[in-house]
Amino acid sequence: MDTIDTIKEQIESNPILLYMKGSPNQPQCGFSARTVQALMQCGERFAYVDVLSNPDVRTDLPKYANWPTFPQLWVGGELVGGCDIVTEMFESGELQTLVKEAAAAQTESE
Ligand SMILES: N[C@@H](CCC(=O)N[C@@H](CS)C(=O)NCC(=O)O)C(=O)O
Ligand code: FES
Repeated sequence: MDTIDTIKEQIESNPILLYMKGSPNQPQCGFSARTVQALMQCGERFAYVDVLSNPDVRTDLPKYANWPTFPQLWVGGELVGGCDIVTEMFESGELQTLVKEAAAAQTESE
């Protein structure tokens, strides 16, 4: 499977998905750390891909997403944004709503 197919599958099969540097417990960059903090505070399960251990994804996702940097939060198959956007949405309360709706939609479809 080529990398773009892998990326598509990851995005389609995980309603809340964070592409980040490092892991939620050991982020390897401040931008990823801040983003994962906000996401964890929403209290829902989420998937993640460490782009440092997946260099092909690190190379190809920015082209596919038309978004140059990491982290990238994807919810419901759509790119939400990076650290700045996620932080703003967390502070306004929008992130919690978005993430909870995505998690609820997932539970219904199971
Ligand atoms: N303003 C960005 C900051 C993220 C950023 O600048 N990421 C850089 C450094 S970690 C990046 O991903 N560069 C491309 C790369 O490392 O592959 C955001 O809101 O997410
Ligand atoms: S790894 Fe250097 S700024 Fe993210």
